[in-house]
Formats: sequence, structure tokens, C-alpha cells
Amino acid sequence: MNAFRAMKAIGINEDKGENFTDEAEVHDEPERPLKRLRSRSQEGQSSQSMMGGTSLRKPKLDDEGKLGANSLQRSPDMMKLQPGPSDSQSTQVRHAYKGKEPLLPQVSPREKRPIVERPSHGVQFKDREVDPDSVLIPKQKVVDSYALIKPKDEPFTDDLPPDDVPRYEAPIAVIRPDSFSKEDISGRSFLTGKTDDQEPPASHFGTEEDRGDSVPASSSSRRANSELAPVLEESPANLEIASSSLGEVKISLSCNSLLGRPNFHMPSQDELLKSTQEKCLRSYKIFDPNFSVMQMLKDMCDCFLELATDSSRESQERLMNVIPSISALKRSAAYSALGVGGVKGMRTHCSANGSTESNGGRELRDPESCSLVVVPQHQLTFEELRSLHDFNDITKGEEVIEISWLNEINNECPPPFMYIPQNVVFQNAYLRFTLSQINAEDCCSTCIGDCLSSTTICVCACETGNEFAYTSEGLIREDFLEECISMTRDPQRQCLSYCKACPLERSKNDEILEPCKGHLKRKYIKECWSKCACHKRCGNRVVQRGIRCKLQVFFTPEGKGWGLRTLEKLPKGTFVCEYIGEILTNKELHERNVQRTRGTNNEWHTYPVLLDAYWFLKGALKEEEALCLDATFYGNVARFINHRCLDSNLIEIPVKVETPDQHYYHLAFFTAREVNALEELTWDYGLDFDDDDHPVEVFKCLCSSKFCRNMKRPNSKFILKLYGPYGGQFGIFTFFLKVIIEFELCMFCVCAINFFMTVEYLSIG
Ligand SMILES: C[S@@+](CC[C@H](N)C(=O)[O-])C[C@H]1O[C@@H](n2cnc3c(N)ncnc32)[C@H](O)[C@@H]1O
Repeated sequence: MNAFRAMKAIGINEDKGENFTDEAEVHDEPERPLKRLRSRSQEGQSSQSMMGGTSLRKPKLDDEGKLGANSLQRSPDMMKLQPGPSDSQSTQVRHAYKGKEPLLPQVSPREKRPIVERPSHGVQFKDREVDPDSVLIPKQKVVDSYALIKPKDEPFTDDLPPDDVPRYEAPIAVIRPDSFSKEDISGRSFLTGKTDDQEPPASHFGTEEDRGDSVPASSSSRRANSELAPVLEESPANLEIASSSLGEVKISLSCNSLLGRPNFHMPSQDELLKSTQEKCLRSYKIFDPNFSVMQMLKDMCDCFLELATDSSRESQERLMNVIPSISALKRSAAYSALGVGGVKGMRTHCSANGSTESNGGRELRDPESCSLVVVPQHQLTFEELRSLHDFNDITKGEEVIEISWLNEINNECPPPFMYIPQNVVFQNAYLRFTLSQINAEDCCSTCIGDCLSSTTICVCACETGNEFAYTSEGLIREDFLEECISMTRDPQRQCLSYCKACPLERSKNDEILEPCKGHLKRKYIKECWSKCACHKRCGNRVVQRGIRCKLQVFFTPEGKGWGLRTLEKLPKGTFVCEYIGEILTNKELHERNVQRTRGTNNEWHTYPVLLDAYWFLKGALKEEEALCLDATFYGNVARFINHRCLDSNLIEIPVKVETPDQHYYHLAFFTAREVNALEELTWDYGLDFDDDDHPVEVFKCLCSSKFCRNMKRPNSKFILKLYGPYGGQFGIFTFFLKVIIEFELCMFCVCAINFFMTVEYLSIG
């Protein structure tokens, strides 16, 4: 039975699945997971477990709807194991009653009995002979074993059991692994099987068809009904769930592989909890909707086994990492760039027999093994875990608002990257935000409150023509916005600047330094900042306050991969988000590009942006001053904004905030027109789709704009060659040239056809 069905069966609301997202927050900050783990553990200690709690009237779920915390904290009790052959027979078995007639007719309450007859090192759970019609049933206040009860045909009475014997509410069902029903079919139902003392046939999880989600058929299932958790040496764990009509649930785990381990020792409950929780954090993307509680419980058995046998070092080798998004990770260039595998770096392990088999990254499922899974070559680090995404908030709490992600098209997850809300220097970029660097005369040190409502012109407005770029509603002023749009899109208004020794050309390290191909000049906004005396909520502080719109990362249906959309209507001139990434020097970017093209995995999804608008201002920019932003590994939601040729609904505008130096600025996206709720947000990357020299492989544009520059025409190459430098650098200009020339070619053809038709007509006439 898979976890989902099992959860349904034990009365867990499916919706609870979303609560797993809370787990993702654990990864937010280094301290949080620890706090969370501790508090969980404490929680667990004070709460009742399903296994041993005093009441089983409701399924014992924690606040988050998870079985994990509570069930985990009781599991050591549940498996009160004592090492040594003699101790193996000491496990208690108690039985629940309902009224005079015991539900477990052949077993007296609180009677201690051996679990299994075999005098081995492990611990085995076994019961006495029972009625063949019995079913497994959990008991209250019973910590050590299963019980067997008669099925429902005998009416329950209202008689109370002895005080110290827990009452059990009308238990009716035992949830078994799916495969168990197969056994039923084959006539070996545990409900009807005979009790015997023979060793059960070897069987283990690996024989299950769906090991990932389903609970493996335990050998106990296949054996006589009196064996509640028979032990098999190759089976590391058995899991069974029993429930009653009232939703009472008991989950029982048995770690069978303890058998034959001479170095077995009893781990403490804390050890077990910590180890299990750590394993979960390492192995699961817990916020994933497919998160399997069953798998988590089975992992707990593994942890127990490892702790009990001091095999933690060995277990590092054998550790299973089942990551729901592993396929997405494998496909990701960012993942391989992080050095955690990629297609090449995956290997498989057989945790049943310790043998390791490399398959180059394919997932294997060996029917003979209890756990064969794909694992990265090393454990996911905390940083890597951070790259997995919470679907309620891809920002992991880094932004003021939450930004969800949604895929209604397929089961892909967003590619892994580290969400950062502010640009971060990668290595060599020169960037110092110091107060002393900022001239006092460039700041409104005498302003009070909101600069926008001041009667005098604030010094911070000087750079934008003595008028603030923002309106009191927080939008960009219409005329300012229109000018920015036309300077970016209109070939007539586009203005190029040329630097003396272009950093782009220099970074190529070619023998001959090519001349600068020109950079688009842009208008910029200057916001008030720390040296300004105005209020933090001053109207001239918009971009620095971060994302305020309701946005969503979604999987586009047109084949563009992930995209960003707004969940609310946005007026024209609204600040949407900043393009955030690593701040690289051009040289660093060039080196990355070389790696990208050389890399085996050439899926590079983001396009770095140059902060080149003011390069022309400095005579010769130092290498560490020619900067760009790369959001491939570190970035914000802007990395999901797809391209649209020319008429995109976003426009990027440079914004100066904390530095007076022109070589660094923020690149902020504002709406270029009113945008409706659920509309995809797009911007024009300025790509030239015909430029074969582009460092990052250009995609086939699916923007569906009527101005799309990626409509392949036979003569486009020719036109590009004709208009060389423009074609290479200025896509928009090239586009218009192409349109004009093609229009002329068309007109020429039409005229020619007309001419020949007329000649023919005249000759006929
Ligand atoms: C900055 S990323 C945008 C997010 C990306 N779609 C993703 O799934 O992560 C740029 C990549 O998105 C895809 N893309 C963006 N705009 C596109 C368009 N108009 N047509 C086709 N693919 C596009 C391309 O694969 C491109 O390499």
C-alpha cells in the first residue's frame, strides 16, 4: 500500500500533505533546523504515540498532520529490544480487551511471551497460536508487540476491562502492504494461514514492485497469523498498520536485520530520533506532494539498525537518498555545477548486501535487494538542500511576500538554485557600499518623512531631471516610463555608447582587441538611501523595499519551461522585481561561459545581464569594475522571467540605491503596460537569434509575439551579414531592418508578378 492510501486509510486528511511544506522552512536558516528538530523531539516526548499512547481514539498525528514526530518518538519503546539470545525472548505482549470477552481470545493480557523461538541475536516478535480468523490489531498501552484479535463477528460488550488494561475501540482493520493481497490470492493469507514454528521463507522489501511508496509485504504477512512480525535476516524493516473503525491507528515497525548482529546495542531514543530526522532532512524534499511517510518510517528502521550496530560509518556508504525530484536534479546543469552528481555523478547502492553497482545514473530496482536507489555521490549538503524548493514559497521566506510555484503541466520541479533576495558578489567584483563613499551633497540629509510630498525639490530627484521617477502611488511616472521604453525598444531613440577598451572584448583574451560593439544607454532612477534623512517609507524608495506583487512561478504550457506570472492586476509602471544574481566580473562571466559550452550538460537556463549602461563614462574600466549578474546558481524569481520579442510587458530600468558609483546598479523590472492577473510576465532579453557567436546557446523563441525576431527566414543570415554590427549586438534594430527589407522584397515580387501578368494580358489581347 502506498503512503497516500495508507494515510487515507488511517484517516489522515489528504490535504495534510501540504503541511509538509513547513518542513522546507527548516532549511531556511542554519539555526532553524536545529531548533525545529529539538522542538519536535521535545514535542514527541510529551505527546502520546499511536503505539503506546493512552488514547487511540484519533489517529495520533502531530499538528502538521504528520505521523512522523509522534510515531518516531515512540518507536524505541515500541521496539524494546534487548540484545543477546536470551533476551530475544523477552519481549512483552499485551492484549487489549473490549468487554468480558477478550478480543484476543487465546492470549492472556500482559503475558510476556517469547517473540520468536529461534535463539538468535535479533529481536523477533511472535505471538502464540491464534484463531485463524484473527486479524492483527494494535493495542493501547501496549508498547512491544502486536496483538491478535477476533474479527468483528463477536459483538462487543460495554463491560470494562480491568483498569490497567486499555480499552480498544472496535478494531476492524489491519492495513497491509498491497502485495499482501497477492499472497491472499495465492492462498497464503495470513488471516487463514496456519500457525507453525517453521522459519518463514526468505523474503524482503526488494521483492516489492513498488518499493518507493508501498509498504513491503512482510514475511509475517505470509506466515501463519500468529507471527506478527516474523524476522528475516535480509529484511531491514517491517511495517504494519492497524486501524479501527473509529480511526484508531497503530503503526508498528520491526527491524529484522538486527538478527545476527553481534555488535548490537540499544540506541537511545534521542539518538534514534536525531538520526532519523537528519536522515529525513538529507533524503527528502519534504515539501514535495509525493512525500512518503511510509518511506520515512522505513528509514527510521534503517537508522535504528545503524545505531544499534555501530555501523554508522558503513552506513554512510549504504545510505539511501530518495529524493522525489532526483530526476529534475539530474537533468539540471546547476546541479552538476554544484558538484553533486548530474548524470555522470550518480551511482546506485544495494543496501541489502552492501554491494555497490554503478550504472551511470540510471535508477535501478533490483528485485533481490531491499533497497536499491539512486544516490548522489555524496550526501546533500545544507547548501544543496537549500536549493530544493518549497512550493508555497520558492523564496524560502527571503522576500516580504511568499511566492508559490505551480506545475499544472507535468511533474517537473523548478531547477535547483539558491534563492537570494539581494545581489551577492561571487568573487572578484569590486563593490563597496560605504557611507563614506557617498557624498553628503548627493543625499537628502535634511529631508523629513516622504520626499515625494516635500515642497522643495529633493537632491535625490536632481538626477532624474528634478522630478522623482515615482508617483505617490509608487508607480513610475508615465513620461519617465515611456522614455525608458522608447530608449530600449525604438530604433530611432536607441542610443549607443562605446567604451574605449570594451571589457567584453577584453575578457575574450583574443590576440587582437576588437572594438566595442556599443552598449545601450539607459535612463536610471536614483532612490533615497541610508544617508538620506527621509523615512524608510519615503515614496522614493521602491525597489529597495523588495517584491510586493503577488507573483507565482509556473510551468508554461507553450514549452518555455518555467515562467513568472502575476496573480493580480498590475497597473502600468508597477515595480515587479529586481534581477538578482551573483555579481561577476566580465572575466568571470567569460570563464563561466567557456565552462558552459565545454560542459557535457549544456542545459544552461539563465541569461546573464550586463551592467553595462555606464561603461562609457569611465575611460578604461578596471576588470573588477565591469560587472554583470548571473542568476544561474543564485538568484530570485526574475530568473524565471521568459523572453518576449519587443512587446514584452516588463521593462528593465537601472536603479541606483546604495552606491554613487555608476559601475554598479540594480536592474529593476517595471510593468510597461497594465498587466492582467494570471498573465505571464516577460521581458525582452535583447537577444539576437541569428548570432551564432552568442556565448549561451540561443533557444528557439516561442514568445508568439507578432514582432518575434526568431522567425527563420532564408535571407535573415544574409541581412545580418549586410548589417553586421547591428545584427551582432542590437536585435531590435536588426529586426526593423529585416522587416523593411523583407517588405521591400515582397513589394518587388508583387510588382514583378503584376508586370508579367500585365505583359501577358497585353500580349494575349
Ligand atoms: C531566464 S530563463 C527563464 C526561465 C526558464 N523558462 C526556466 O524554465 O527556468 C531562460 C530560458 O527560458 C527559456 N525561454 C525563455 N523565453 C523563451 C521563449 N520566448 N521561447 C522559448 N523558450 C524560452 C529558454 O530555455 C531560456 O534558455
